[in-house]
Amino acid sequence: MNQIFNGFYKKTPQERLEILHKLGWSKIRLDLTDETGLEEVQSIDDIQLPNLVADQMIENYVFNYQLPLGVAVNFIVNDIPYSVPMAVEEPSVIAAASNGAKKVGNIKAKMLKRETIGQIVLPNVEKPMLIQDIINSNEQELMEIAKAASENMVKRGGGPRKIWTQTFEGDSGAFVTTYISFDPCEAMGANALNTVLENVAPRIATLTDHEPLMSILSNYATEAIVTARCEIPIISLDKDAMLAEEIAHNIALASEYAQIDPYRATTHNKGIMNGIDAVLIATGNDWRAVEAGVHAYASRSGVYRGLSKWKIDHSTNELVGEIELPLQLATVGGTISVHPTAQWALDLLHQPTANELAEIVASVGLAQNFAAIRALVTEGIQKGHMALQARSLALQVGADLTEVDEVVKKLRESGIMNSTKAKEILSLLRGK
Ligand SMILES: CC(C)(COP(=O)([O-])OP(=O)([O-])OC[C@H]1O[C@@H](n2cnc3c(N)ncnc32)[C@H](O)[C@@H]1OP(=O)([O-])[O-])[C@@H](O)C(=O)NCCC(=O)NCCSC(=O)C[C@@](C)(O)CC(=O)[O-]
Ligand SMILES: NC(=O)C1=CN([C@@H]2O[C@H](COP(=O)(O)OP(=O)(O)OC[C@H]3O[C@@H](n4cnc5c(N)ncnc54)[C@H](OP(=O)(O)O)[C@@H]3O)[C@@H](O)[C@H]2O)C=CC1
Repeated sequence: MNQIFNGFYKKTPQERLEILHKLGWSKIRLDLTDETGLEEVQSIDDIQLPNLVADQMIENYVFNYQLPLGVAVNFIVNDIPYSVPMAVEEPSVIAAASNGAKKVGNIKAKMLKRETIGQIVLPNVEKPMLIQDIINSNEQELMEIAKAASENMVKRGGGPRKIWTQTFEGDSGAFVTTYISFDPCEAMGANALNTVLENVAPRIATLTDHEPLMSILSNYATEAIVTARCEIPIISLDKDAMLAEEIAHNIALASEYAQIDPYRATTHNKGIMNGIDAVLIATGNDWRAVEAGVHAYASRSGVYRGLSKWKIDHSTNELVGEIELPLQLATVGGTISVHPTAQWALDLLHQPTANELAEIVASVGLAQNFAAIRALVTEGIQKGHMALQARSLALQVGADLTEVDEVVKKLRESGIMNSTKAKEILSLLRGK
């Protein structure tokens, strides 16, 4: 673990950037008169989204909504150290990710495969088996149409991989769906695959004499599964060996419970998504797509379950954490290439491939989850979370920047974290 990150959070934003710059992980150097830095040096202004670009990105644009961007430290994924960019509005998320990463150590992550799945749906099918047979027996021709519609992806080594069919019985009758799996290379592949589907659909209509209801990719990304695993020596969980055993045992129990009670599983997974969404936003990825896929995956057994599992390995005396989830991420396409902050974020991650990015993101989810459940089964969430929330509370009740530190200090001393207490402290401070 790089000692340089000890107490990173106690530094000023300028000092943090200087550390990242000196490590060669960030192209931003605040003192642009210094000639000793990297060749490509940017100022913070260079990584803000220009209004003119933003106006091209969405419709009816008026101005930019800003989120704070921070860096979670201490991550080691597949033996490589990372500082992870996170855009998030919630206090304590980045602290928890850094804390979790420091405690879990090297995380071994693997993207098993990376394909996007799309669907062409035929409704009101009277003879579904016959229609499935027609589509299946013309698979070769449909595959050629799909390849022709994604010529550049095919040239890059990606493109359509497989075509298959399935029948679903609905209230209105049978639906026959043609699935196409697609390797989008470094892109997420939504637009690329939708183009393929809309090119294949008319041929299916002609072959089957049925008009497709829709042609669209699925965000249930079961062919883009990532796993991450960490092994924590139980002894490292606390200076007191007995307490360390108890913490490990209780983390394993919390994990078991998240597999059986959907009320708990949902919050368990929210904790995981705290970290994941923040990295997705920072890197310009489609977090709605990932959210939809992840929660569908959490329900794949018919019961909504926790995405991670923690178990004690008695043979090694380790607490072993594992996470498995679908992550169809991208390092190009969408708005990633035009959003300067997303480009900076990818630089900070050493310009990963889409597979590597998914491995980093799954690791963030695992470390984030560890920090949250460790806090839950030890001192409780409020001590760490609310201590950091105090700053938001102070701002919320109208403290100005010269008053925030004092209000936070007094809130922590009082042990009461609510707006009434914060208002009272602020009034006293102002001599009212
Ligand atoms: C809050 C901490 C980190 C304090 O944790 P601590 O034990 O006081 O930390 P520490 O002093 O031992 O420091 C360990 C490392 O944590 C980091 N760290 C420590 N403090 C800071 C800080 N201020 N700012 C930035 N980083 C910080 C930092 O990297 C530090 O290393 P060092 O720099 O000393 O070498 C801990 O209590 C924690 O991890 N809590 C979990 C908080 C959390 O999960 N928040 C998310 C919001 S709650 C929620 O939405 C989800 C949830 C909880 O419901 C999910 C679920 O139920 O499963
Ligand atoms: N349900 C959903 O989730 C939906 C999501 N979306 C949105 O679609 C967007 C993502 O679609 P996607 O198709 O990924 O993005 P794009 O439509 O931007 O397509 C990828 C682009 O990247 C280019 N490219 C350059 N290098 C590479 C490379 N190495 N690998 C792959 N592509 C490369 C491609 O070039 P070339 O043209 O030469 O192939 C193409 O122009 C996101 O904005 C998402 O929000 C849209 C519809 C539905």
